[in-house]
This record gives sequence, structure tokens and C-alpha cells, in this order.
Amino acid sequence: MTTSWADAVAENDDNNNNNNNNNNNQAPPARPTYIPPHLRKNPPILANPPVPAYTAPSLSGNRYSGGGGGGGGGGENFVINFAAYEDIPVETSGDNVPPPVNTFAEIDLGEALNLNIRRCKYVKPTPVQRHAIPISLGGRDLMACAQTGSGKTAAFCFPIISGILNGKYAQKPRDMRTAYPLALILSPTRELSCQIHEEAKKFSYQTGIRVVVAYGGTPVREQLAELQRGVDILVATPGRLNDLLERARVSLQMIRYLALDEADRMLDMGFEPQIRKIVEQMDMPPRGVRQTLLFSATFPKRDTVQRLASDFLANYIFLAVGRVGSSTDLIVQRVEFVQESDKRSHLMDLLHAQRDNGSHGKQALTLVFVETKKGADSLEYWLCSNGFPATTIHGDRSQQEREHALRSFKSGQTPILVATDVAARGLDIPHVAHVVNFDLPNDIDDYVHRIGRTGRAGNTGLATAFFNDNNSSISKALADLMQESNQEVPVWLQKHAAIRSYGGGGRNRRSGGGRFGGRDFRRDSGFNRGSGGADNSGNTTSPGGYGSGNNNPGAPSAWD
Ligand SMILES: Nc1ncnc2c1ncn2[C@@H]1O[C@H](COP(=O)(O)OP(=O)(O)OP(=O)(O)O)[C@@H](O)[C@H]1O
Repeated sequence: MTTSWADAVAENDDNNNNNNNNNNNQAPPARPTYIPPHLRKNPPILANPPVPAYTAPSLSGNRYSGGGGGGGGGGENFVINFAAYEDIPVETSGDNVPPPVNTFAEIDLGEALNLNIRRCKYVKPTPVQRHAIPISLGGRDLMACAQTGSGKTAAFCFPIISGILNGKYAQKPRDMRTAYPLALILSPTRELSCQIHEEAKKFSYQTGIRVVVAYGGTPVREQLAELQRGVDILVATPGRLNDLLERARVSLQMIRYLALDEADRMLDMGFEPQIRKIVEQMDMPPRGVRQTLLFSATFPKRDTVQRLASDFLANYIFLAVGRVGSSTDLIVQRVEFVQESDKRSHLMDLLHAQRDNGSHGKQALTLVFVETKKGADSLEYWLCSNGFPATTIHGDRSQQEREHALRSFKSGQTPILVATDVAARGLDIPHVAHVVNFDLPNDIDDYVHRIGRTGRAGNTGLATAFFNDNNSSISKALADLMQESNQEVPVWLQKHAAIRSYGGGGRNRRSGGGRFGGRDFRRDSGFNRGSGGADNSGNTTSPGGYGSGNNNPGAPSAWD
């Protein structure tokens, strides 16, 4: 028998309360000091790094449900640690920015949505929600940057749902073949679309709003059937949506809300032509008529995403919550110097230490990022052969295999997931205790999103990166990021970074700098593009007082 989400929430309620009670007062288990193998034998040539005490991630019982896993991020919730967000710096710019709220009660979201918020056990809005929801409810376009795991999904879903519930819309055309959604949420990956779909369904529970997801890699027939049953909010990846638009199975003429999640990633993945086609060349109402929301944890300031914002948004408000483009300091970041040939044994040591610290016979969920699909398969095979159940997610696996892998990982059945960047963005898996960058990415933004799979919703997490000479291009950005997130930067990494700075290693601008990517570039060099909205903004509130100064986008600035 299937149970409704609300029933599941109610059931979890009791279990979580019991678990909370059982675990709240427990002292953490004693943890051994871990000395990485490369430091036991050969210290790296560059320096004498201080040996950090390795604290294996612990499992707190209330955060670990050994249950069936389920799809998306749905069903499970863990307690958000709001104290972690108290002093977070916030910057807004744009005309007449609506003031933030402190509670959900202060905002008129409607009774049905408020009830669902309570069902989700969202007691208080997170900082990005405090600011973004009133802005969006006020009908304004928004470009919002906030750290990974800080509640951006609800920040764009709540105003959309509330707007649809309160809005008066023209009758949808009577056309059985074509679906006419009122809101469109675009996201870069299939898994993220599924997750947003699950979340949006929870938030729309018993409101009468229908949420449908469309993504590639699966037969289109089922999705078409879902669309035919009616759709108010369509969550989609750009490729599949284009397909549906070309078949005239979806029309965008009724769109009132457009949200782009992880917009920068969609552009990185080469989706720009498809997104522009969807937004500019089909039948979607123009900016200013529809309301447009752009969200990410990183918005590189010299990136095409800024152009996209100026083309898609009208008189928008720019919101940066936290030191955006930076990582949350809730994530303990470690970087260890590991030669390519030592990576596997080094990983094995980490996993052994972690296993020794596990509780209830369960191993903490560990997400291991590698560079290539082949590398992922081969590492998975090797881990499994060495007694560590692992699975993989990457672009060469079928969608069915990808979804199965994710379920198996979430449920704890396969506590290690080896992944390429396809799993780097947006996925909200509550019990990921450790992210290992087995292969570091070249781009610091990718690093930020990868490690952001842990340390979510105000909870702590651990991220370990294996660094060697092949990663020189990211050394400076990595050292800067760690410093900025109050992490201990190994001396050898500082030296590497210094060599990089002096050696003119500026080939990759994004990995060599651009830290505070989350800046309203309208404030740089008097940008004023076209008509219809992009303004020269100036209104800034910045309790944390960051981002001052440099107005020349070409020059190195305090943001770099
Ligand atoms: N107000 C709230 N109270 C309690 N929990 C919340 C609240 N808002 C969001 N959460 C929870 O916080 C977690 C992270 O939220 P979400 O996935 O939206 O983060 P995000 O900012 O989109 O992260 P990313 O940048 O990685 O995509 C989710 O499990 C969500 O249910």
C-alpha cells in the first residue's frame, strides 16, 4: 500500500523525535588521529605541512535513515542549524528592494502552503529565503546567489506556488495535446530536476497545483501522459523541454514564472542556445511580463551568466547571501598532497578510518568525485573488490542505472558513490558526511559545488581533496577559498599558490581568481544593457561589509 507524503512526514516525525532524544546527549565517539600515508613515508618536496588530525565523519543516528531511499530529496528532513547562519553577510542591489522577513508568518504565502511548510518542519526561513521570498512575492525579477545547501529550492518554489494559488489567470486553451504550464523551472541535470520536482510536489501538496517533470534519458511517453493530465509547474532539463516544444506538446504562452536553477552550470554545459531558444524564440511571454528568477551558489562575474541575466531579467534585484561563490565554513576542508599513484591506497586509508568511526554498523555516506567516466567505473570496481560497496553515477550510465545508483547511495545500501561532475550540483542527500575530491576539478566553482554536497542546511561536513602537481592551476583559488572559509591552509599549498601567482598562471581566469563571483555586475563600469530593465543599481545593504571597492571588471579586485 502506498502512503501519502504527509503520512510519511507524520511517521518520520515520531521516529526522528525518538532518535533525537536518543542522540542529543551522547558524547561523540573517541576518534583516532589519522596520519595520511604520504606523510608517514615521504613528505612532499614543497614543504613541511602541519599534520592535521583527521576526524572521520561521524554518523548521528537521527540523520541516518536506513530506509528505502526514495527519489529526489523528498521525505526526509533533518534539523537545520540556524545559529550557523546568524552573521551571514547579505548584499542586495537594485531599485526599491523589499525588506527581508524573519518568519514565514510575516509573509502572506497562503494557508495551504503554510501548512505544507509546517509539514516540512521548516520552522524559520533560511537567510536566502528571508530575503528572496519577499522580493519574488513583490513581483520582482531576481538574481540570487547563496551558498550550497542553504535552501534555495524553497526560496524560488514558495513564491511560485503562492503566486499561482493567488493569481488570476486566463482560461488555459482547450487543447488535449498541448500542455500549458504557468511556471517553468529549468535545471541542468536530470537528477536535480527530479529532486526539484519532488520538493515542489511536497510544497504543493493538497493545493491542487500539478507539478510535472520532464528530462531526457527516459522514454518520453510517460512524461507526455503526465503532461496531458495537466501541469501548472513544469520542471525540466533544457534538452527534453526543447524536444517537447518542437513536438508542440508543451506551449509556454501561459508562463508567468520562469526559474533557472544553477544557471551558470547550464551555460557551462553548453545549454545556452537551447535556453535562449526556450526563453526568447518560442511563445514565452517576454521579460517584464513573466517573472524571472535566477539562482545559483556561484555566478562568475565575467561569465555569460551575467549577460544572460541582463537579457532575461527586467529591473531585477541582485541578492548575495553569504560570501557567495565561496564555500560555507560549516564544511571542514582538508587538502592532502597525494601523488597520482598513491591515490587509491590513500582513499582506502580514509575509508578504513571512517569505517572504524561509523556507528550502528553503518558507514558514513561518502561521495568521491573523479575526473572521467572510465575513472569512475574503474575506481568503483576496485573499491568493491576491496570490500567497500560502491556505485557510480556518470554520463555513460543509463538513466535507470543513474537513478538506481542514487537510490542505493541515499539508502546507505551502497555507502560510497563515485561520481563525475554530473552529481556536483544541487543534489540534496542529507547524510553525506564526506566528500572526497579524488581528482580535483580545474574550476574552483566546480569544487565549491562538489564539496557543497555535504555540510547542508546548517549541518557540518568534511571535504578532503587529493592535490598534486597536476592541480597547480587551481592552487591559488583553492588556497584563497579555504582561507576565506576559515580553513587551515597547508603551508605547502600556500607555497604552490604563491608560485602560481608569481608565475603568471592566469590562463584560467576562473580557477585563478574571481572568488566573489556573486557580485551584481551592473555595479561594475556603469553597465547598462539594452532597454527594458537592466538598471544601474546602487542600493546595497551589507552587514558583513564585503565586496567594496573595485569597479573595474578587468582589474584584479578585492573579489579576486
Ligand atoms: N527553512 C528551512 N528550514 C529547514 N530546512 C530547510 C529550510 N529550507 C531548506 N531546508 C532544507 O535544507 C536542505 C538544503 O536545501 P536546498 O537543496 O534547497 O539547498 P540549495 O541552496 O538549493 O543547495 P545547492 O546550492 O547545493 O543546490 C534541504 O534538505 C531542505 O529541505
